[in-house]
Amino acid sequence: MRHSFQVDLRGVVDLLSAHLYSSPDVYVRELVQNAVDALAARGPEADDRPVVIECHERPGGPPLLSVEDEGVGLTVPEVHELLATIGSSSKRDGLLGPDVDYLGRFGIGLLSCFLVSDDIRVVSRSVRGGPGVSWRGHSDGTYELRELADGEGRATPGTTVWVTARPGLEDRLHAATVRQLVRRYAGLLARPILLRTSAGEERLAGRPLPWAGQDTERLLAWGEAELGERFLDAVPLGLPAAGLTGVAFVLSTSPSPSSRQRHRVHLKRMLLSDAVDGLLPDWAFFVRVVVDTSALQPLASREGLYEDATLAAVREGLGTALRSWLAGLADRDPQRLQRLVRVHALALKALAVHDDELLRLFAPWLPVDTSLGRMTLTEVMARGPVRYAGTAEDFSQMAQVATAESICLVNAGYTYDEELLLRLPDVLPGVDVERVDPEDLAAVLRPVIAADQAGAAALVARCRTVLAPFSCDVEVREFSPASLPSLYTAGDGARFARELDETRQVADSFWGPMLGRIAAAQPVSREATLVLNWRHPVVRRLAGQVGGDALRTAVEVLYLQALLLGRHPLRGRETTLLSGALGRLIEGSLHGA
Ligand SMILES: Nc1ncnc2c1ncn2[C@@H]1O[C@H](COP(=O)(O)OP(=O)(O)OP(=O)(O)O)[C@@H](O)[C@H]1O
Repeated sequence: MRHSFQVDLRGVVDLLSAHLYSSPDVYVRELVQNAVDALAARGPEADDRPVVIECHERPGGPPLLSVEDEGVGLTVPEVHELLATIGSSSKRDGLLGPDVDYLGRFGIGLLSCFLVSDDIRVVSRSVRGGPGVSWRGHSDGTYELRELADGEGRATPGTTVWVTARPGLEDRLHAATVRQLVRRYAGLLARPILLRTSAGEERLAGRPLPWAGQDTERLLAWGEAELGERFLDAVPLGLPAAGLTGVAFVLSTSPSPSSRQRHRVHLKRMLLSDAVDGLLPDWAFFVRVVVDTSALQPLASREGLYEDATLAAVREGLGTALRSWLAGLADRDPQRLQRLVRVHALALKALAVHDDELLRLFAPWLPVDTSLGRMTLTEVMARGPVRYAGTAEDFSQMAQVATAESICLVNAGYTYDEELLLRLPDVLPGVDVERVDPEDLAAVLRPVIAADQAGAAALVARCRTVLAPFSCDVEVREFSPASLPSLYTAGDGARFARELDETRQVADSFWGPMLGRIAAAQPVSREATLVLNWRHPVVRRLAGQVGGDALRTAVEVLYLQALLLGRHPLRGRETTLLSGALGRLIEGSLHGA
């Protein structure tokens, strides 16, 4: 024998209230939705009929709310089948009227009334004839159904739903709350809603979409009033294939790229949620949208969107729309674009990395850090080839000299900067981009003049002996500032060797031997160089008649000073060197005193 599942209504209501809906307030949405669907099913004759909501505040009794429509209504068998069966919906099966675009489909919406009430009454008369019907459902899972006698209940087709507030939740049914909830959930509906309270009758909804045909300033004012935030720009959106219209607001402050914007989505003009995630591509984290669409499917909770191919297509369509708006802005309103680039540089860089067209458009405005201060790429390109340091450490090593030499060096140590710079020649023909490493910097420093070369070469030879134990080469060049006597440059290999050395000195017995083996496997690196500045008087003096001990002390101090200026931590051997050299310096000065 076959049996049917039995459903414990109390359990279902608990499930809805605890897990499906985030708030009991959704009952207003579900009731309005059912009324609108019933009116839609009735066809053109009901086009101008409103939904009527009435708040009945009864002294001494719990507040009562009624929602009334002149829609298709229900017959007695339909009430048995639809109202008394959880999950049964006339809209999904086309029973209520085929070819109508309904808001509901799951057959559970009415149950949400049990979130605020223990007692729901539905009085209906079907447009298809037959007697009127009264159905009374209780939150314990029981219901009563009664055929109405002639003259009882509604005289004309339609439905009225009565909801009595549950003790403790009276405020959810008070006029002020109901007004606010109707505005929130159903404020954009094309069909008017009449709200009757003890204060009188008020017409809500029934207007064109607030963003239709508005200029930017009005959209911005509306966005500020609705979302409580002043935006940088407002972009009208339209995807006819998805029945989507709306507006994208550009945030006036930069959000974290990992943060997700929460979008306000209306489905067929009824609010789905104002915290919908995943409607835009990830890169569009700098906009917040308000849209209305007819093509997307809600989750059963109606608080999120069902992830399907349509949603993926909408996401892509909105991404394309935003991109082409950005592209158009460059021509239309460069000043606005500049403001936008300033606030959202990181997002735009993330975009431009994968998009040649955007890179071509934005490159001129993209801001970068350089040795001469913050500049746009246009300013950098105007100075000749674009030279950049690939890491923040390289930049900090070279910035001092680059600044003094008026070399514009870009710090590409930030996310996306190097990738963008390397792609510049692809989109802007004629632009040269070159990475500069600290060791290359030595090459762009000027060689000493011919007359001084012999003296400089002799000094180099003597200094190399002093610094040989530190795997550091020596060169003599001329560079600015003249007050900087020496410069330590090191490529990646030399830097790695330094770090390894340093770690070995602090590593315990477990790691020590392993680090030793790694060090042994590294070829001896000569990438590190101490560049002495021929313009500095001390360096010149060292090239003269200087005794071996004095020269050693001076070169050691110059080496240590260059390391510290380049922010390289001193290794164990260098710390010993520091105390030794300082000690000798002090002794020497006391001796002379
Ligand atoms: N005001 C109304 N007039 C006519 N029929 C109604 C009305 N309210 C509810 N019904 C009928 O009761 C059924 C169940 O309603 P319910 O709100 O539970 O689900 P639904 O609207 O079909 O789907 P959803 O769960 O997505 O809202 C509806 O499909 C509809 O046939």
